[in-house]
Amino acid sequence: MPDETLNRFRQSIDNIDAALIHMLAERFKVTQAVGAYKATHNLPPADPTREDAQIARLRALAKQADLDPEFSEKFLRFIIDEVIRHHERLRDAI
Ligand SMILES: O=C(O)C(=O)C[C@]1(C(=O)O)C=C[C@@H](O)C=C1
Repeated sequence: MPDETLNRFRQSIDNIDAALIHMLAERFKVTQAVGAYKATHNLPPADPTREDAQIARLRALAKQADLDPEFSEKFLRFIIDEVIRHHERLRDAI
């Protein structure tokens, strides 16, 4: 038997998941350009000072939005670690 309420929730979840994928795709497009820039200008793949600032900012935003700051930090850490791997690959390809 179709559950209309559950279906409506799930449609909304599907829209949000699609938005997340599109936002991540845009973010990785920009970070690929950053990685190419860093590789050609001899800049290190990782910038821990910048990361600390990003994490502090995101934790504050998460608190305001009633989202778990620990989860937010882990999520950003996961993305940044992948970006750094991409940067290293670009650097090593030169
Ligand atoms: O801002 C940079 O320098 C980047 O390379 C981007 C980025 C990020 O994904 O936000 C990734 C690696 C750095 O350690 C810091 C930030």
